Amino acid sequence: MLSITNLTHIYANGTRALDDVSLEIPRGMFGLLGPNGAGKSTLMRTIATLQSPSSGSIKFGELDVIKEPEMLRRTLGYLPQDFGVYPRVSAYDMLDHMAILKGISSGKERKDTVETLLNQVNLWNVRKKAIAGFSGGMRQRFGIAQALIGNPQLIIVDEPTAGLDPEERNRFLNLLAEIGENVVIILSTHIVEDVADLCPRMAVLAGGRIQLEGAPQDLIGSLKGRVWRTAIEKAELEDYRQRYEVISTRLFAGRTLIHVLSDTSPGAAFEPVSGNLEDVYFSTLSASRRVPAAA
Ligand SMILES: Nc1ncnc2c1ncn2[C@@H]1O[C@H](COP(=O)(O)OP(=O)(O)OP(=O)(O)O)[C@@H](O)[C@H]1O
Repeated sequence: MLSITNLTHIYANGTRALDDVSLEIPRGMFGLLGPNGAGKSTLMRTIATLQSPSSGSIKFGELDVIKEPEMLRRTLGYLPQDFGVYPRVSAYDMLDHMAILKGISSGKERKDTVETLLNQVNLWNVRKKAIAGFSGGMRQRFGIAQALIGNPQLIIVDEPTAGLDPEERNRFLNLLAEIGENVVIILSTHIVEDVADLCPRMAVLAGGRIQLEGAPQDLIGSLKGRVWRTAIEKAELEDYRQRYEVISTRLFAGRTLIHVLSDTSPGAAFEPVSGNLEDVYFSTLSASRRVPAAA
């Protein structure tokens, strides 16, 4: 179990990227959803001990993560948003090198580890090719392989499916789901379906604060009977926004489909729809925008 308590991070320029964040994250996949600038990467980097928070605490089991970062790193797998550079080294050699850095000094053990991981992420056939020439999906699978070196108990993946085609995305998410049963995996993303498909628990972060937390099914259940749909002209949208709590809009066959949150029917033109996680997410974001951020 990962326990985050009253975590705040203020950057040198005064940006309050995390504002009193508290979360209990159990074993399994945990989805952290939030829009751009919500503070997700700041939270992920802080848990991964790449930066220290301004205040607050993080515990992984009994381990005090902020006081003993090296201890956490031994049991951490981290897939950052972007590695930045992709070396012209083969996947095999790069993993072998990273395994040395992770402290696997025995050649035999390293060979076993690297071979098992390359098979697990389905890169065995291209193990001798340079990572620089890999597609986005292959790079992400390589990223997972390196994150899994040394059987980590805590795995952090930061926006892993952005830019993947649907097939690669599925393959990647299935891989995560397989490893996710016995360890803590935090999946940070702005893609709602990634969380809906995979995560038994989730939270929404916006403006540096946790806006909502729970099991996706329960959160969807809480919207029952409160989501309404109608089709309007694009030009009418502003007017509808003024009059109703519009939680999402989508173009459909030249019209604009809107979802509105309301305890009772907003009018004859509206039909009830069963809410989904996107409705949960967008209604949470629209509610968070109405609350002024802390100074
Ligand atoms: N090094 C930094 N110095 C100052 N401000 C920063 C720094 N890094 C991030 N921020 C700011 O902190 C806030 C949170 O950024 P963060 O990258 O954690 O969000 P995010 O949810 O990961 O967003 P994205 O999805 O765009 O990556 C933003 O307002 C961002 O501009």
